[in-house]
Amino acid sequence: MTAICAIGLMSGTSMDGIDLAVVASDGADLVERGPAHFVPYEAAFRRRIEASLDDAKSIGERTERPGDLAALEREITLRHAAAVETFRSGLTGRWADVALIGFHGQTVLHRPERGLTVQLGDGALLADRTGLPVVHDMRANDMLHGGQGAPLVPAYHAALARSLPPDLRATLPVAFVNIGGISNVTFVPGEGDPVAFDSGPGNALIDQWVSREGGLPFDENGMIASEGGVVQTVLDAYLASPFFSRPAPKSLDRNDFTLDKVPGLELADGARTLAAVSAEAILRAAGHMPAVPKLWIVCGGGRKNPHIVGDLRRGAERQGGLVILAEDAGLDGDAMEAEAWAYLAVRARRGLPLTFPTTTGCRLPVTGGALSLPSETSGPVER
Ligand SMILES: Nc1ncnc2c1ncn2[C@@H]1O[C@H](COP(=O)(O)OP(=O)(O)OP(=O)(O)O)[C@@H](O)[C@H]1O
Ligand SMILES: CC(=O)N[C@H]1[C@@H]2OC[C@@H](O2)[C@@H](O)[C@@H]1O[C@H](C)C(=O)O
Repeated sequence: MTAICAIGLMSGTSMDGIDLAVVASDGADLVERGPAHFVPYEAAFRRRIEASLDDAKSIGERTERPGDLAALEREITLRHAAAVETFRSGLTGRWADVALIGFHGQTVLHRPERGLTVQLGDGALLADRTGLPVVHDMRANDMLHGGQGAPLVPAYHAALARSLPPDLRATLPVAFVNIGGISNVTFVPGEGDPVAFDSGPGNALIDQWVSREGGLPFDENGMIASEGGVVQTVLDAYLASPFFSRPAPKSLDRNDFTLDKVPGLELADGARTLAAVSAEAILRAAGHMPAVPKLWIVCGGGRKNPHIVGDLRRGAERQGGLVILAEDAGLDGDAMEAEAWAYLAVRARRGLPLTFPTTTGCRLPVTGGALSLPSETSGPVER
């Protein structure tokens, strides 16, 4: 099979902006990673998305768009189209030969127990604006087949693991951990399908805490937490959630964990304690894997918080594991999810499975995604 050059687009649960990356892949083991780019959302737009989560709570059918959601979906899509145009204009050589887009959209509701997951993103509009075929809505078919609809990145983690440098490949099984708004883990065994699930809150609670108490978007490099200490009773209260003892498959909505357990803490103690919650949640995940991982590869924005990574490192060492950052494995910890959506789009076009019983609980390995082609009269259009 020949490689297809695809752009992946991710606007994650942190709601901090749009990650873009270009990947050339055959949808199987061939993965060549190209340039990446990030377009941040300004604070007011992030607040608008956050507010829309309340509108989304009343959704019964996944096509409903109450309140601000219809207007927001169009705006998010147009921002993605503009981001693609900017990104493409800087691509050269083989990377300029983009033939496909993988579009995640913005999750505003995720209720796997009701078979409901909603990502704002108009694939047809994006195809028209960019002039490229767009694969979108990649979670729905998994749910139709009994899956959680998340996480979807494990197929890509497995492909990356197969192409790790020989010294790291020798340490299989490895675990990838993505510390985004929510954290998810993928256990890649030497043989067979990956095992994956959401592991708990990542940065979302920290972001909400420092925003509410300190007016800041996030705890940059853990500087606020550096002034504080872990409040054990609060850490224990979070870890008492039945979510952590529940076996996989499992996935989370951004609002499943809230700030309800940190009342009255100092700003710094709250930030430090929530970093510990994030790390401990990941360590608890090891108990639901087929074996304790020898190597953890950390990606996502949370790897820039030294308290999360430090706690994780110390805990993993106690379990006999080693923690490295994606960059230590020659990977890009910021672009990985966007790369994954490019890879998954190629897999979808090839009819290959996006998810497996061991990653989402679907009844059988299933492909997914809807394909939108640009209409004949359209092409790249100015905003
Ligand atoms: N320098 C930094 N120091 C500390 N935290 C950071 C830093 N940079 C980013 N972050 C955190 O990472 C978050 C963004 O992470 P990321 O882009 O991986 O999340 P996401 O893709 O939106 O989420 P998800 O994976 O849940 O969909 C920010 O909201 C912030 O909390
Ligand atoms: C429903 C949804 O958007 N879930 C996200 C979220 O953010 C992290 C975690 O929860 C993961 O399950 C998923 O994203 C990643 C990229 C995934 O599907 O693999």
